[in-house]
Amino acid sequence: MAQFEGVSQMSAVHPKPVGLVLQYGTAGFRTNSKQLDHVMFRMGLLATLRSKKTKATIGVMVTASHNPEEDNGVKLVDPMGEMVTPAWEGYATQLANAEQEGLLTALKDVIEREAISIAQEASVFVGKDTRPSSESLSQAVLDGVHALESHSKDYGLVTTPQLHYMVCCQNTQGRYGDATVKGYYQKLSQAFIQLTKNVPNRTDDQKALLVDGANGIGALKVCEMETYLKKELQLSVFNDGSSGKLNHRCGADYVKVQQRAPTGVEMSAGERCWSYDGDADRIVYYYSDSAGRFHLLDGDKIATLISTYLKELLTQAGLDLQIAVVQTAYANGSSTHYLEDTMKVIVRCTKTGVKHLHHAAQEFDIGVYFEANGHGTVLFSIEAEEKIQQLAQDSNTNDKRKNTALLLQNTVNLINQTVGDAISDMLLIEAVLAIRGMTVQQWDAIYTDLPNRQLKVKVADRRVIDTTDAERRTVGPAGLQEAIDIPVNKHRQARSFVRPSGTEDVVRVYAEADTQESADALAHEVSLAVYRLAGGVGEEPKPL
Ligand SMILES: CC(=O)N[C@H]1[C@@H](OP(=O)(O)O)O[C@H](CO)[C@@H](O)[C@@H]1O
Ligand SMILES: [Mg+2]
Repeated sequence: MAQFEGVSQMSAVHPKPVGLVLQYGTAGFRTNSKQLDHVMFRMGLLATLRSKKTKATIGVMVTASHNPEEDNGVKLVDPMGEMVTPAWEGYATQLANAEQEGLLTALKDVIEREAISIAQEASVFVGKDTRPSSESLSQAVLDGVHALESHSKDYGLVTTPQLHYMVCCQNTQGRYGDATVKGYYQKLSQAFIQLTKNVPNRTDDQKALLVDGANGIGALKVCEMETYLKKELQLSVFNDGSSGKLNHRCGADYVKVQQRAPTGVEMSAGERCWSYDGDADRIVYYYSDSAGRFHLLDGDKIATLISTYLKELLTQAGLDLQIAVVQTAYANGSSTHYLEDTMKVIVRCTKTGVKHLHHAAQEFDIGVYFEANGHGTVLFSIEAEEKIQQLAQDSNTNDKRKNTALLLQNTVNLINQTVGDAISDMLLIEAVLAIRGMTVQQWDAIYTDLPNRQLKVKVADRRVIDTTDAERRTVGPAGLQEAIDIPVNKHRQARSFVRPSGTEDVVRVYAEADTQESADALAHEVSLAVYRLAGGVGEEPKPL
């Protein structure tokens, strides 16, 4: 067929280095950008097949998020704006690893197994982050899309959640919003302005915020959005990419893991600051107190604030909707206790990776999901949205309930339900703080985090680590879980687990305990166990 000839010709322009093997990981393919040209081309092909299969628009985002600037990556977006379904992650891996001469066979295999009608029209949306390599890599994606004669729309520089949003808007024929960047700004800013307009006495101080853009796409986009916010928020954007390097000593991942403020931000005591990550799908919040102590409000604190707010609104509105919070093993133990024991909401724990949390959150009327690192959002079921809408329109409802329903409605509009979104999450938290008349200190004091530590251990092959129970325990290699249990039992309020990273070639170690010294010691002891029992390479882990 003519289309396959086109694929053959174009694939020769994007050849695969012989023997290179890559895997579709926690959030797509991710590695040094020099190794990715053929992967991008092939993901353009695969997205086209996925589009033919689903008869809907599919998204392809070129980014490596919080990874260093030299890296790049690609993730596929399914029709409702969610991460691509797991079976197709398998196809992605097969296609990426097929040697040059086997590509057509691999492609035809997917077509056959999924019974795809090749004559079906296709449409693919493409976006990219600000990495220097993203330009040519997104062109490689487009080459793949065009080789199979699919329609394409290149959104150019957008945040990951913006691309997810566009895909959802397109496939819901505009019901979710207008599939343009302007439409996105309008929908979110209107919702924010509606939510905050009746808040009494919001001072300029309460509207002022510092933003660390990680020298990435989030900085660009939040600046673009500012005019739509009509001074209801006043942002000072740092690390805007004009001089610094992407994610280098800044951004949400740096702040969360290092538990310190980023470089490049002029932050005085009490000033409130947000950090985005490299593709603006994660966010963390922080401030320094007058004694110079750094306070981090991570994804767990964000989930707690949002679920408290929503639960209160549901009670006020008299709406009987079930609300749950979905976390991963990295959630601070204090947050889980608070949510379960004090707030009495359902808490679920899933494996790391947004796709797992998203899936679990879909099982509830309202599912709030956040990874501790600040990646998350809120999902409302169709029934929940309908009930909220009915109440907002019901002429027999009293004013108070109706106003609450309107607040809920605008809250729904402010949230990007397709995926975690730094800009949307930032606006939501600022609105919630304003509506509840709460300072960041009061929010911070809801519960106290257990001191914790995250470390990385290099091993020869991280796949030897096998986990169970949402990654909270290991079942391989033999003896590792026992070697973790022994030091855990020596510390107070202690918990520790290890898992192979899905985005870096390392094993991650997490530990928490009643003091920072204990958490650090425990993390070190567990790192040593990993090093010794799971084939550590390089130098033995040293105490912190
Ligand atoms: C401990 C941690 O923060 N892990 C991150 C990181 O995954 P790893 O599989 O741990 O490398 O990147 C993922 C993609 O951004 C994110 O979903 C996840 O939470
Ligand atoms: Mg990211």
